[in-house]
Amino acid sequence: MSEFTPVTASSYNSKDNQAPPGQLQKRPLRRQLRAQRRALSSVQQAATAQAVAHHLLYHSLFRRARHVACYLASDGETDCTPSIRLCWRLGKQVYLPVTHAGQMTFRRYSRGDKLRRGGFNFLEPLPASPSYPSLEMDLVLTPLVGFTRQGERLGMGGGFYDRCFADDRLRRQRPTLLGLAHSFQQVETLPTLPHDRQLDAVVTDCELWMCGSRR
Ligand SMILES: Nc1nc2c(c(=O)[nH]1)N(C=O)[C@@H](CNc1ccc(C(=O)N[C@@H](CCC(=O)O)C(=O)O)cc1)CN2
Ligand SMILES: Nc1ncnc2c1ncn2[C@@H]1O[C@H](COP(=O)(O)OP(=O)(O)OP(=O)(O)O)[C@@H](O)[C@H]1O
Repeated sequence: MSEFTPVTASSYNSKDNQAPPGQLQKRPLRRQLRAQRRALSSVQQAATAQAVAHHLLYHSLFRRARHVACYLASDGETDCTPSIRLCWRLGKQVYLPVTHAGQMTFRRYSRGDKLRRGGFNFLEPLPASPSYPSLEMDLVLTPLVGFTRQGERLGMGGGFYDRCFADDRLRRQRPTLLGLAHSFQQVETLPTLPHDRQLDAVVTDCELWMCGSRR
C-alpha cells in the first residue's frame, strides 16, 4: 500500500481488542492524514494560515466573539498564529489549551507572554496565567486531523475536545467549535462514536461554512 492510498473504515488492526471497533477504525486514517499534513511545504502552510485568518476576519462568528480559544500548531496542523494576532489586534482575549491528567483547560495567552512545554510537549501558558471556563468561550478554534462536510471531526486520539465540550448541549449559549483545516483533510465519512463532539463550523484555505444544527 502506498503511503497515501485511501484507507477504508474496515482496514483496522483487528488484533487490538482493547478499544471499541469505531476507535480502532480511526487509527489508519489518522496516521495517513497526519503524514499528509506533515508533508505540506512551509509556503502551503503559510497560505492556509493566512487564508483562514482572512475568512475569519469577514465572518460574524469571529467578529462578535470576545473570548477565543486557539492552539499552537504542531505536526502540520493549520497554523493559528495569524488568527491569534488578529484576535489581539481586535481586542479579543486569546486562550490556549493546557492538558493535565486527561483533562483540558484553557489559560489566557497575551501578546509577549512566555510559554512552557506541557503535556504531549505542546507549548502552553505558564500556571500564573488566568484560566477561563471552557464552556464560556465564544469561539473555539479547534485543531483536527480529518473532518467531514457535515462537521464530524477526527482528532489526535486523546478525546480532549470531546470530553471538554461534551456537556455544552444543555446550555442556552454554548461555545462555537470551529475546525481549522487544510481542505485535503476533508473526507467523505468518518467512523464516529457517540462521544464524538461535532464541529459547528469549519474553515479551510478555501471557505468557512456552518455545519450541523448551526447551519
Ligand atoms: N496543537 C494542538 N494542541 C493540542 C491538541 C491538538 O490536537 N493540537 N489537543 C487535542 O486534543 C490536545 C492534546 N491532545 C493529544 C491527543 C493525543 C495525542 C497522542 O499522543 N496521540 C497518539 C495517537 C493515538 C491514536 O492514533 O489512537 C499519537 O500521536 O501517538 C497527543 C495529543 C491539547 N493541545
Ligand atoms: N465524553 C466522553 N466521555 C468519556 N470518554 C470520552 C469522551 N469523549 C471521548 N472519550 C474517550 O477518549 C478517547 C479518544 O477519543 P477520540 O478518538 O474520539 O479522540 P479525538 O477526538 O480524536 O481526540 P482529541 O479531541 O484529543 O483531538 C476514546 O477512548 C473515548 O472513549
